[in-house]
Order: sequence, then C-alpha cells, then structure tokens
Amino acid sequence: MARLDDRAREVVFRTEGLTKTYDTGEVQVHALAGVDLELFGSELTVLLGPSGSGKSTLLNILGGLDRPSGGRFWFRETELTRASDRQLTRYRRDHVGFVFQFYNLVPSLNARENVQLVTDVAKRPMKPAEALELVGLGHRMDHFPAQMSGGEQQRVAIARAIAKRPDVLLCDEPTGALDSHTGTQVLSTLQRINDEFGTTTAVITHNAAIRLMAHRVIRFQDGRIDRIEENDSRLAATEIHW
Ligand SMILES: Nc1ncnc2c1ncn2[C@@H]1O[C@H](COP(=O)(O)OP(=O)(O)OP(=O)(O)O)[C@@H](O)[C@H]1O
Repeated sequence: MARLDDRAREVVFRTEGLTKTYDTGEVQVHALAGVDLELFGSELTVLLGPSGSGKSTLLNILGGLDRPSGGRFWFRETELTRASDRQLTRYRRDHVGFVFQFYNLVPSLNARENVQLVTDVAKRPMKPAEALELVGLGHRMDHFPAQMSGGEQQRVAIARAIAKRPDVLLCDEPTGALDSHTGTQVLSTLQRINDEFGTTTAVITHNAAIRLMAHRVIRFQDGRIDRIEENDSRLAATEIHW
C-alpha cells in the first residue's frame, strides 16, 4: 500500500505545547502535558496508548469539541486556539467528521434518515444513498439501527461522517465494541475512504494490531507523545487479525 512519502505533506493539524488540565477539586489531572504534533494531508494515523494517556482529549480538541488549557493549535493556516464557540461550530460542520465507539445513531430513524441528518445541513454533501453505498450498505438503507449488526451500525455512522465530504475524519475507538471480523470490515471501510478521497484520518485504538494499517503511529504515555513511528509498508485492514 502507498507510503506516506508518496503523498503530499500538507500540514493539516499542528499543535504547539498543547496542554489540558482538569480541575477535579482536590486533584488536577494533566490530561495533556505538552503535545507538539503535526498531522499531514491524506495520511491515516493511528493513536495508540494506555487508558487515560490523553488520546481522546487530543482528538476532541483537534475536532473543536473541547478546548485546550494551554499551548496553541492550527487547522491548516487557521489558528483555532482561541476560536469562539460559533467559529468552532462552523469549523466542525464544514471540515470534521467524527466516528465514536458507540455509533450514536438515532434509533427511530432508518439508515438513510440518520445520514440525512447531516446532509441536510452540509454545504456540498453527497446523497445519503451514495454515502451508504460507499460503506457497502446500499442494501440496508431502510433498516433501523436495531435491525443491524454492530458493524453495520458503525458503517452507517461512517457514512454519516463522510457524507458531508469532511477534510478530516476523527475516529475514537471505532472498533472498540466489535469483534475481530466485524472490526476489520469497519477498518477496511475507513482505509478505503482514506485511499479514495484522501481524507486525513486519525484513529484512536487500544488495539496494537491496528497500527499495521497506518501511515504513522503516534504512541501516547501520560499526556505526552512517547514515540512516532512511520510504517515502511502497511497492511490492508483485511489482513489484520486480533
Ligand atoms: N471531563 C473530565 N474531567 C476530569 N478528568 C478528565 C475528564 N476527561 C478526561 N479526564 C482525564 O484525563 C485523562 C486523559 O483522558 P483521555 O480520555 O484523553 O485518555 P485516553 O487515552 O483517551 O483514554 P481511553 O483510552 O481510556 O479513552 C484521564 O486521566 C482522564 O481521567
């Protein structure tokens, strides 16, 4: 599979000394303790690290869902460190797709309607049917979440995230609730979207096997980046087992 070097090294995200401290009354939790990082255009990055090492905190800040306590960060040329709530909402709507561990689908809406929630408010969306075809669910469009497997529901969530043609796809434990076989199908969908559309993709996981499909692997420890590895050769998601 293509190496990162083959791709344009546009800097999509940059962070400088990013910190996040939670004040829980008696103790301060340093969720991020100074993160300097660049994520590049079209790359698929896997963020690995023990529970509590700060992965979700970082992804939530990059996605405009949370704010840092200190440091600075940019999306392309735009500094978002002190963006207003309105600016962050517009940034999320126009540029970011999210995929979470628990699919967050609306149970009373079928697959097509769940995707339509996003396409109705996006600037240049795909048709819901097109997004569902892309994740291999063209035949399940009228099904409700309760009628679908976990993997299918997660693929509806991916269709919803990509239907607005986001520049970045931020995925927090997208296979955390899935068995190996189903998880592999979901990863394969993410990999194909990254390949076909060049969507910059970051995937948080506890599962070290998943690092094999990434262009780069970023390892977290205690709110800091411990190590960054570049994969000389990558595996197709379908070749990964756990
Ligand atoms: N709202 C909050 N209030 C207080 N502490 C928090 C809050 N959110 C996160 N934390 C703490 O910040 C630290 C980093 O959490 P974070 O969720 O970013 O880690 P993570 O690496 O994503 O972990 P996991 O893999 O378990 O999801 C943890 O110690 C966590 O308990």
